[in-house]
Amino acid sequence: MRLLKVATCNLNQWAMDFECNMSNIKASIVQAKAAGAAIRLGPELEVTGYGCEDHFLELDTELLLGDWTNDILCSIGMPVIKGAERYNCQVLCMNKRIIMIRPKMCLANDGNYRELRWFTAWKQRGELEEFHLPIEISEALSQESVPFGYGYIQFIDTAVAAEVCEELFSPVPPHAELALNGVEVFMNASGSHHQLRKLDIRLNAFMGATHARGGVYMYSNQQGCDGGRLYYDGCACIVVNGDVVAQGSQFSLKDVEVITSQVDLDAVASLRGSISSFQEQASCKVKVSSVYVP
Ligand SMILES: NC(=O)CC[C@H](N)C(=O)O
Repeated sequence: MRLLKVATCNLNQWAMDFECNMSNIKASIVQAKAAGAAIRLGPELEVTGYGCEDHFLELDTELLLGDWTNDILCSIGMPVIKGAERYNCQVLCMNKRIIMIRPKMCLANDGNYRELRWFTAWKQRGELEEFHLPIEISEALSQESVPFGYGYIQFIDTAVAAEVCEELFSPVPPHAELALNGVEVFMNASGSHHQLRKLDIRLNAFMGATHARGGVYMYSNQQGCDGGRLYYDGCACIVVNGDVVAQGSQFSLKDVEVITSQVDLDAVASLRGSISSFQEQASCKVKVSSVYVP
């Protein structure tokens, strides 16, 4: 058995309230570690809050130093400027290092969403690029650069990838080809507002993503209002091979709610091994880049 404990959360982040957001992020990491989790996933743009609107055009941020990421992979949502473009990213950190930065590839830009006003979508699907960290970060971490782009993290015993909110709902979601590349754990960071019946759509998407191809699907969402006109309804969730194994609350008043689950990755391998069409497509997959973490 390959047992893995994973943690995801609902966080009540506020646009521009860096202090409060940082304290919620820290509290969720502490709770995830206390539960013995090896992965902690937070919501989309959790450092700034999702609904910053034109404040995304400003350049403030926070630096999280210390042993927060010791022995735990943390997926942290924040904007990142690369060259001249601003991306909506998941920064994947572990043991005081940034392992990779995964920019969102399919922005939410319909209904209430206007992400294209502040961000550009990452469209390169080839090799990961080298991103030189800003000087204050590279000095603090003693790390000069980090792989940036579409890819996954290959550990000795499993592979893990980010899929950012809207990407799951897009016509060709990344998890399909990532699964064929051997990714077993998907981390979906979201900033998804409440709409009647939307939870049903979300759950069906998580279950559908992992029912026919196996996998552990982690979902994290913002919770509450963040200063704009939208209400985000949490509902962090963990799904394994099409079954919901843990679910957070929907209309909670808590600032931080962490849910965890111990999952058996062999159940994912076993399901994949039993689906002939999965095996056939995996044998001629389009290769996705990865970062190896021993
Ligand atoms: N932030 C997003 O990408 C939102 C996407 C999606 N339409 C949702 O509401 O969940």
